Amino acid sequence: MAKAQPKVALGDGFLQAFANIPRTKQKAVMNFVSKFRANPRAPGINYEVIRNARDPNFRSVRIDLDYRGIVLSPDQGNVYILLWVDKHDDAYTWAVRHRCQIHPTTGSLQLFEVEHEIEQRETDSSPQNIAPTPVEEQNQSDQHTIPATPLFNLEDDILLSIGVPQERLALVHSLTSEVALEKIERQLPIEAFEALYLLAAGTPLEEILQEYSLSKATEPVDIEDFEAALDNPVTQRRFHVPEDEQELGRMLNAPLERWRVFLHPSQRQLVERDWNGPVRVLGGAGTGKTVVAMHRARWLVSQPDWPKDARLLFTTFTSNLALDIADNLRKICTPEQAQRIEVVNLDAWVSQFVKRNGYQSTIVYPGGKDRHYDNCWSQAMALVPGELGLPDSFYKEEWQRVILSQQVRSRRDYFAASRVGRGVALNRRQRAQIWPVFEEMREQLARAGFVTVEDAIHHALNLLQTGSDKRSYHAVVVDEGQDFSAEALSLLRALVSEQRNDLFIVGDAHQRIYKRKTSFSHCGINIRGRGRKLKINYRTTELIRRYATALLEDVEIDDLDGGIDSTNDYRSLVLGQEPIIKNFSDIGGEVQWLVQQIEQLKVEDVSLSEICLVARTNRLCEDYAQILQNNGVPTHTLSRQKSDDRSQEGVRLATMHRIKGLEFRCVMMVGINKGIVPLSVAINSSQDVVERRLSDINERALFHVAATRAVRYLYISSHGAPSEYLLIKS
Ligand SMILES: Nc1ncnc2c1ncn2[C@@H]1O[C@H](COP(=O)(O)OP(=O)(O)OP(=O)(O)O)[C@@H](O)[C@H]1O
Repeated sequence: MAKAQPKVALGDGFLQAFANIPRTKQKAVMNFVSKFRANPRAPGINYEVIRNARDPNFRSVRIDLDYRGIVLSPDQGNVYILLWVDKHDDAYTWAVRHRCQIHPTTGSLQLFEVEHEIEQRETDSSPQNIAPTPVEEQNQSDQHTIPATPLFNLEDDILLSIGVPQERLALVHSLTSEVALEKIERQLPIEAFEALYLLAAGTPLEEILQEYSLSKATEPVDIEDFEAALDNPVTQRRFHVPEDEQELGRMLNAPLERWRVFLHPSQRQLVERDWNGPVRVLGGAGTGKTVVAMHRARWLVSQPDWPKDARLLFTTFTSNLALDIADNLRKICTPEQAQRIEVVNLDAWVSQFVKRNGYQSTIVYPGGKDRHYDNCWSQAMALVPGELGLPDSFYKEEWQRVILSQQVRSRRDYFAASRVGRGVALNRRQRAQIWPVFEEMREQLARAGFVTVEDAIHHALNLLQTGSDKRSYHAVVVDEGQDFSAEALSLLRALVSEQRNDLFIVGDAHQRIYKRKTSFSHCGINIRGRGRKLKINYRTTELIRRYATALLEDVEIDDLDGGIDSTNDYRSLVLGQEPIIKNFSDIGGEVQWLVQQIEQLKVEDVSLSEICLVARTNRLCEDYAQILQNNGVPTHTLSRQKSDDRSQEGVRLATMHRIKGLEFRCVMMVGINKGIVPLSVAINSSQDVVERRLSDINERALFHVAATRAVRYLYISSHGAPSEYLLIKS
């Protein structure tokens, strides 16, 4: 009988090791891996048994004169897993220190260090040399302090259910602190370490089992069945079977971009399944919402029943994020899959759509560089009825919150419009007096050939609803769902028929910096039973996350569908260091300190392009750029239209709005002064208490967004009086 096709997988560690070898050697490894994937039993591939290896299934394979690969090659089945690559001796040392086996309870394939077992074995065999094992070491150090209480008071079967290997039970029972847990991280399989970390932080066991797809196996696990283990979602967190040569090429070309292949089980659960209608995925900053949305799009268009010629719309609020997503989708999709996905920010989509349908007007924005919108507004404001004594800010807010958002188009409409949530009450007569201002604004815009984005969206919606343009998509995936207006959400609803897998929306209202709260259900998007949340932060450290969320803790933040969302149910898995917060008497002192920090970071191997200085306004960005340059620090200001090209040298400069969606190893929030953050003109331009409160929430969200872009280091500095936000304790 013909032997089944061999299954070749790559571990995340292999890719990491591959990334670390010199470029000149990578070519040989690539050629080897390609040959190996095609036929791991090819005559030219010699499997050497590794003496001293704790894992009987480890073999070494020769790549060239110097380099060896470490492969898991079990006797049974037809599975080959590339685990590591390194120089001959280093590869062997790695192999001796690790073990890769199937967990008998969870059925996942686990990789972890066995160094401590080796030490133990050595001590066992030489009684005169009694070095303590890590467990003993910890117990010994604990003897000098208070009697140690175990960190986990859990039965063995519970520890086994979260993937702790049998041989690590004693070690886990002996732990008495989170610090001790962090120290043994590498001796545990990743999922067991994370589950213990989350348990220690107070996450309920049930939730962890659910997040990690660790529900009890219905059938007994066969610890020799490596093929079945590769299908386990927990295994897929670290091991991946490339579908074809192209996918293998994509993996090796970007070995450190783990998100491309290794989804966390909680992410995979959202991506690879049919949903019976619209899905809403919440998640704090850095929890992988964009990653999930991209994989969801790829998964949908790669299904065998995806109709020929059908299209998927992937949309976002900001244009830079749409650019990044289009780039990243190309990295995970085949050209055929990529062709089925249209990536465009919604405003641009609307503009193209209405133009194609004969609409001549150009969309203009308040505060736009061209000043078109603001000029029209000034003309309209000439009609303000002075006798009412309402401030100018009132009219702007009324225009945004009532006229545009409810598409009020006549005086009669205005009489009937809802003004719930507006601080100033108006009777019918007053509305009649005010109406001409808004009528004039539309007139001014129309005369100059302009339109607001709200009106253009409304027009697009009309075209679809009246059937004038039957454009539709087979599925719509949305990132930054929190920033879409009600009308925009209704438009998205109209773009795809109500059907299985129709809409997939990710978002986080803690990061809402443009619009006001909306509710999906009011826009015809019914997510009942299909609301989910991502809970692990991959980007920032825990201490940065805590600091960045503290500012929003007492603020009620919505869940995009009329409910409340919280910040205390997501975590980072690396503690990291506290953000550094400094105040200076003047900008000169501040910049001097920044320059010193930049120098220090360079010593720590952080390149200039991995540092981003963030300020509240464009003007401030320009000032800091100038002063840094005067101090000999090259800078590069991020533009609105282009994605950041990290090959360009220089410390990045960006406004808090521009940095949204990006991430940097080091973020320096600068000029966080009183009056600047929150921006006093943003808060005080309104005399309406409700508006002021909402503007303050937007400003807090902006601060939160900026702080959560930091991967490892967060510096916050001010000069003169510091912002009141800096006084809030994390
Ligand atoms: N499965 C994964 N494996 C490795 N890295 C991941 C994974 N998922 C996400 N990440 C990384 O975590 C970081 C945050 O991901 P992403 O931008 O998707 O989060 P987000 O929730 O959209 O963030 P935000 O809302 O703050 O913009 C990125 O660096 C991404 O590559």
